[in-house]
Amino acid sequence: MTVERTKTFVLFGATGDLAKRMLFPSLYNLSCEGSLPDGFRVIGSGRTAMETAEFHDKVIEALKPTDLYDEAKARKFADAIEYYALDTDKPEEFAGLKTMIGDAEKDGISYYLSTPPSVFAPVVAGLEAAGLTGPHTRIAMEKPIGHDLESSREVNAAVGHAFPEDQVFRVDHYLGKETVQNLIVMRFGNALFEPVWNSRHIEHVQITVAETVGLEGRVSYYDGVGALADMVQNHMLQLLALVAMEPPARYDATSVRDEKVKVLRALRPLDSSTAASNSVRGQYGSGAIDGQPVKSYAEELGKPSNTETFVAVKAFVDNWRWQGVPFYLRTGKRMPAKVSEIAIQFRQVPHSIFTPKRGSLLPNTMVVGLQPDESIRIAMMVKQPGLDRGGIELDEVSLDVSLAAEFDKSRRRVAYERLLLDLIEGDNTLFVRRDEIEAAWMWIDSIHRAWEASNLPARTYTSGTWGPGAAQGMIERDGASWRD
Ligand SMILES: NC(=O)C1=CN([C@@H]2O[C@H](COP(=O)(O)OP(=O)(O)OC[C@H]3O[C@@H](n4cnc5c(N)ncnc54)[C@H](OP(=O)(O)O)[C@@H]3O)[C@@H](O)[C@H]2O)C=CC1
Ligand SMILES: O=C1O[C@H](COP(=O)(O)O)[C@@H](O)[C@H](O)[C@H]1O
Repeated sequence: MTVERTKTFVLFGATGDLAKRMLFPSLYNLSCEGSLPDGFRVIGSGRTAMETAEFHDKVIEALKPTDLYDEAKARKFADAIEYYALDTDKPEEFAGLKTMIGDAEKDGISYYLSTPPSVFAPVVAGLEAAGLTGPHTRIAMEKPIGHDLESSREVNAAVGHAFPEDQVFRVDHYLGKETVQNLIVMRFGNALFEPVWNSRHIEHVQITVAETVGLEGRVSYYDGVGALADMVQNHMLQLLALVAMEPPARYDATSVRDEKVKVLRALRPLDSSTAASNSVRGQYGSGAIDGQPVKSYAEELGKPSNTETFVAVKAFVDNWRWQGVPFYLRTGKRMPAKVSEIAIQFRQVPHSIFTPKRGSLLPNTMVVGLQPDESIRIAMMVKQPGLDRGGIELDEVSLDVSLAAEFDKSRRRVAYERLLLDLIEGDNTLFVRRDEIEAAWMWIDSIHRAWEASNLPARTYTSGTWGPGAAQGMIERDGASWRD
């Protein structure tokens, strides 16, 4: 029988950016709340050789911005972390890691790969060769898993050689966000929405993930990858799958992921005849964000590039429920605001009985805000108060659920806290299964191929705007518009 809660946590990539910004702060928050198992042990591993004390100081620095920061608690947490320098180019170094780990496997080990993806397979091979894999171990991996279907299969096969699928936890941090989980509860915890959740009542769906940041020192990773692979392949397709999936029979890893993968497999591929009408690529030029001038992507990169920092795609899910309903996906860097939301645009009522004196009858919209506000808002029609002589006065008002206001939480939880705890506790419902990743890549590959075949350019957009004009054109041709 496998252990329920793993007591040892080994973080590869412990000297990296993600560990500093997200993983150590999240582990610290969990430890402050008493959520970690008794005797929980953290081993950090990076390639750089350094004294353990120096590593502890780095961890303390990483914890300072957290809401729960307390000098004594942070010191205690950091000082308990062991550090082991290991370079996967020197597989013999896994022997030292094994010595450090000792017989901890019997109480369960979670490995977390927060390294460049090229290091995933060598780490897994090193762990396997050192006898550090087994039924009480789990492995979590950051994105991206490969850069196309073929390479993702290679990574999955290498990992699968040492870890059966139920011990593999592919991270998509959007699934750790509160409102993303709330989407499941909203859809399947209320009787209200299911009857209208289909092409008969929904005209289109918009999913926007807009960022104000630019390259942020991730030049070597981002250039050549672009927004489609960086954001759509994972986060945005996971959101789409949650919106579009059929009701799972249970809230468990198999049922939920079985339904999501059906949606991903039903995505209609793009080809060279639809690439230009159903997708737009963009790259930010110079401009201003929050009143501050910012450089263009090419200036930040130091050379011209055809990589897209913005993408808009009109997607279709070819099944009975969603036939003919466009899912407009849009993501970009250097946009006017950091905002992620899903908007469900309902159809107009079949027949209007009103001849309004003022205002017009607008179709309902439901907006699920993921960030910065965690909210659910439904725009609906009401009558304006008054005697309404000469015709009724219509107005649109909003039914608002602000999760922050509703649940007076003293702090906003980092998405990684939830995911790390689920990994430690062995619940992979909020992690991505191998077939999901591969189905997503299959669709993304069709777009990359279509772009290549049709030579689709990355159109320049001014930083601080909502992307190239062509993205407006794409949706406006269908009689809709983006919610800016
Ligand atoms: N940073 C972010 O915001 C996000 C990152 N990710 C993903 O998370 C992962 C980590 O990203 P990030 O922290 O930014 O990357 P960094 O480049 O900042 O860190 C990489 C880490 O991997 C270690 N490493 C690199 N090569 C080797 C090797 N051959 N053997 C052993 N260790 C090695 C580095 O050690 P050392 O520094 O000591 O050389 C470092 O600890 C990537 O897969 C990335 O795509 C996903 C979403 C967001
Ligand atoms: O995975 C990634 O996500 C971030 C955006 O995450 P968010 O939680 O801040 O919305 C993005 O900046 C990065 O390019 C991408 O790799």
